[in-house]
Amino acid sequence: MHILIVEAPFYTHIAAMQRDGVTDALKAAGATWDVISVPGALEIPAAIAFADASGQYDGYVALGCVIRGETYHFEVVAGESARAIMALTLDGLAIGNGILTVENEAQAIARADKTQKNKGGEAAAAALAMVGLKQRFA
Ligand SMILES: Nc1c(NC[C@H](O)[C@H](O)[C@H](O)CO)[nH]c(=O)[nH]c1=O
Ligand SMILES: CC(=O)[C@@H](O)COP(=O)(O)O
Repeated sequence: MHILIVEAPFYTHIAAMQRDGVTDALKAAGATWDVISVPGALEIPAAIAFADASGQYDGYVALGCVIRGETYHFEVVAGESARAIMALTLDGLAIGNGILTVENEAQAIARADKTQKNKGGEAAAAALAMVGLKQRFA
C-alpha cells in the first residue's frame, strides 16, 4: 500500500507529533508513504483530490490541527475540512481523517502525542483499513 500523508502544519510542533504517530503505524503495516504540506486544514481536501488524479496513491491520511479562536472561523475550518474529506470518501477515496479540532493546545498535544491518544496512528489505521476494503470490492 502506498499512502500520501497530507499535512497542514499550522502548528508545526503539533504536526511533527502527529506525523510521528502516522509513520509508526504505516511502517508497522509495511506500507510506504509520501508527505506533502498545505497551508491549512481547509486546503487538505483539494490537495487530496489533486493527488488522487495522479493515480499514484492507494490511500490518504489527512493531518492538521484546528484550535478554536475568538471567531466563527473555527467552525468554518473544522467543519468544512471534515465535510469535504467525507465527500471525497463517498467518491471512493480511502482517507483517514487525523485533523484535530480542539479547544486549546493542551487538548491538541494529548491527541497528537503517539504515547497518549495517538490520533495520528488512529487515522493511519483507518486509511489502511479503508484501502483494504476498497481493494476487496475492486
Ligand atoms: N485557524 C486555523 C487554520 N486556518 C487557516 C485555514 O485552514 C486556511 O488555510 C485559510 O483560511 C486560507 O484558506 N488552519 C488550520 O489548519 N488550523 C487552524 O487552527
Ligand atoms: C480556527 C481558526 O481559524 C483560528 O485560528 C482563528 O482564530 P480567530 O477566530 O481568533 O481569528
